[in-house]
Amino acid sequence: MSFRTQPLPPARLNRCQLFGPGSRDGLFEKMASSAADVINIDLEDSVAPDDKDKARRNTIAAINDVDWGDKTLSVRINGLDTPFWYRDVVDLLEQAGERLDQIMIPKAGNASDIYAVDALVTAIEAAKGRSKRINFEAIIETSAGICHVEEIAASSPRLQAISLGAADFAASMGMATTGIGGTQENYYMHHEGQKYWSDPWHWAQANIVAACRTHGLLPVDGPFGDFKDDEGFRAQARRSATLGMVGKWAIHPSQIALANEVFSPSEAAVTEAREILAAMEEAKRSGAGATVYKGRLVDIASIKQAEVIVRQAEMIQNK
Ligand SMILES: CC(=O)SCCNC(=O)CCNC(=O)[C@H](O)C(C)(C)COP(=O)(O)OP(=O)(O)OC[C@H]1O[C@@H](n2cnc3c(N)ncnc32)[C@H](O)[C@@H]1OP(=O)(O)O
Ligand SMILES: O=CC(=O)O
Ligand SMILES: [Mg+2]
Repeated sequence: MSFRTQPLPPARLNRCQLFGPGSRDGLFEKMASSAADVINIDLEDSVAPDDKDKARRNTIAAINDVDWGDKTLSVRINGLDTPFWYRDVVDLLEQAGERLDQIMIPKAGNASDIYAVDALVTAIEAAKGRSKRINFEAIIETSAGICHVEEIAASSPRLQAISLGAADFAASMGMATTGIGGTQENYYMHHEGQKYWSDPWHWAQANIVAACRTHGLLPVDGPFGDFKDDEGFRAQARRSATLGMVGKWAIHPSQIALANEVFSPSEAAVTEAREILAAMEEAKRSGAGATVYKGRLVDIASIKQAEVIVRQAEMIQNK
């Protein structure tokens, strides 16, 4: 065990991140009045190249004019491999007001990508006298990104969250699919005439969770493309939550309630977590480090597990 204690991630809800293209200004009020914890206005892949300038203008106007309530407000800029990203950063930082919370950096390939955006943002913040520091979130969605996920997670004090971008990730890895997240028909084991589907996103997710937890960031599951498939979304989200992710993107309003449901601990889970904490208090009073709760072992590690659930429940209660 390292002598360094594991840092806690930012204490804010991130159960659902709702995306909408910056070119569709008709969606902004609907996004603002949704039940998503985080709003991501997109300047990147949902915006056609000819619409980039318009999307940027719409986005700046929306940041300044729309009432975003208590949501975390984030804008996804274009990738560092495009001619658009620097203008996104300059215009956002020079023209958008203090309501902007976060910039999302797509296709992060290494720590230098984050450093480059950090340098530009830092210079503009100082030049313009912006009083609120802009935070970052990054997307791991390339082979380089997953190879360097730990250095990316450690790259900047601005960084708060990392998402897995299943669509670009699949493309970059050369995966034989056009699906965005979820079960992949051909990713199965075969035993005695039966197919057993496996999860091709699991290892990338687990790497992201480990890097995020090491550096005190929020690990988030990205898009699930088939927005008519509620059960598919639920299954993907439940696997992500079980692995340690705190939330998931919604690319359609129909996915918001599903994400909120999966990433909010149930009443039964919260009750059980509180009972485990009480059982461990009792054990400590009698000098024991372990005890039995409902027929199973609980010990000092169980306190930390239960605290994860109680902390999430308290954030939801205090929202
Ligand atoms: C791989 C990636 O990078 S994913 C991230 C980038 N992608 C995105 O941002 C895409 C976000 N989603 C969208 O653009 C749209 O939801 C689409 C294109 C998928 C579907 O759009 P539509 O055909 O308009 O959807 P649909 O007709 O089902 O919409 C139903 C209602 O929800 C609204 N709506 C649709 N998308 C959104 C959204 N993202 N946020 C808020 N409201 C929305 C529609 O305006 C419509 O409202 P109404 O009932 O008042 O008329
Ligand atoms: O940006 C998201 C993705 O899945 O690609
Ligand atoms: Mg992408």
